[in-house]
Amino acid sequence: MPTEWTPVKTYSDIVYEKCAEGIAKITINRPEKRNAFRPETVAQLFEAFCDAREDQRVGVVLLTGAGPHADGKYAFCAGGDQSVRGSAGYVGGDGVPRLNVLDLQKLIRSMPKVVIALVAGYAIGGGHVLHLVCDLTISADNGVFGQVGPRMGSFDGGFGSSYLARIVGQKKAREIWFLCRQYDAQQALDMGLVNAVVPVAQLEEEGLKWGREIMQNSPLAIRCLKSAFNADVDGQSGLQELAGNATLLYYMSEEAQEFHRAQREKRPPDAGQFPWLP
Ligand SMILES: CC(C)(COP(=O)(O)OP(=O)(O)OC[C@H]1O[C@@H](n2cnc3c(N)ncnc32)[C@H](O)[C@@H]1OP(=O)(O)O)[C@@H](O)C(=O)NCCC(=O)NCCSC(=O)CCC(=O)c1ccccc1C(=O)O
Repeated sequence: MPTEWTPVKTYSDIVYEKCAEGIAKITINRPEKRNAFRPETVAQLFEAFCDAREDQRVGVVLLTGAGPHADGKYAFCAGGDQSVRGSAGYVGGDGVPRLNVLDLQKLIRSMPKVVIALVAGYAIGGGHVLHLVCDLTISADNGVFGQVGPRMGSFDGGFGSSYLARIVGQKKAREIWFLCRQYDAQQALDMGLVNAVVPVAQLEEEGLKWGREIMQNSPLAIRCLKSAFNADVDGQSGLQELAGNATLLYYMSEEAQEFHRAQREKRPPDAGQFPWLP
């Protein structure tokens, strides 16, 4: 039975849907621009990801690009829309220049849900960084990966370079940025940049299969694991995420609830009932 997707809200630049199995799907919908993002695209992606983060039924988010375009080509995302790039960032309909994709990268990395990039065709420039910051990437056999900044006047010195180096190693990351080559899906798999490669017609089904498997597992365990993986590379903000989960688990304990109740009831807490575990 094909999965039934229910639209959440209508947007100009993205399609946002959910299915009954706790999986959300966010599709960048600008195929005529190889799904390049403008400020409005990023704002809409941010809103959809926030909704998925808040929805307690959702455990997995699939991020993908609409396609193929009329010319038959596929794209996950070709990065920032160069036709609206001004001297201080990408200029939206409101005339304000922004680099708001950085907020989106942080949200994808920190939200306590599993984000899976489904890449068909080009994942280039800022579009490559978008798949990179997702927890997992499944590529179609036509996936094309690469950075272009030094060829066209841009660079991502944040997750786009340092996190890339954590994933593929320093030498390979420098090669990717300094030479601006394109890599096919098999090369991406070989360097650990993607988790799996499947025929393009099976991309969504494979993403759903992985999503369904994840949905069988413990939400709290996966939440803590995601923040632990981030803590290893994200410095103090990574520790903040991990520690936030420790606080969440503590709040959920009988012990924290007794101490909270005691404060509210203006009485001493019954500390004796709680063990000092070894
Ligand atoms: C992706 C390509 C390799 C595909 O090539 P091809 O299949 O031959 O297609 P084309 O004929 O080139 O393109 C078809 C059509 O799409 C338009 N298009 C493609 N990409 C873009 C784009 N990025 N912006 C705008 N338009 C795009 C193209 O113009 C064609 O339209 P026509 O009307 O027919 O002309 C190839 O398309 C390609 O190389 N694209 C450009 C890739 C690129 O330069 N991307 C931007 C890199 S910089 C970036 O992503 C910003 C990073 C970022 O956001 C950031 C990071 C860190 C800190 C700050 C920031 C920040 O916010 O700036």
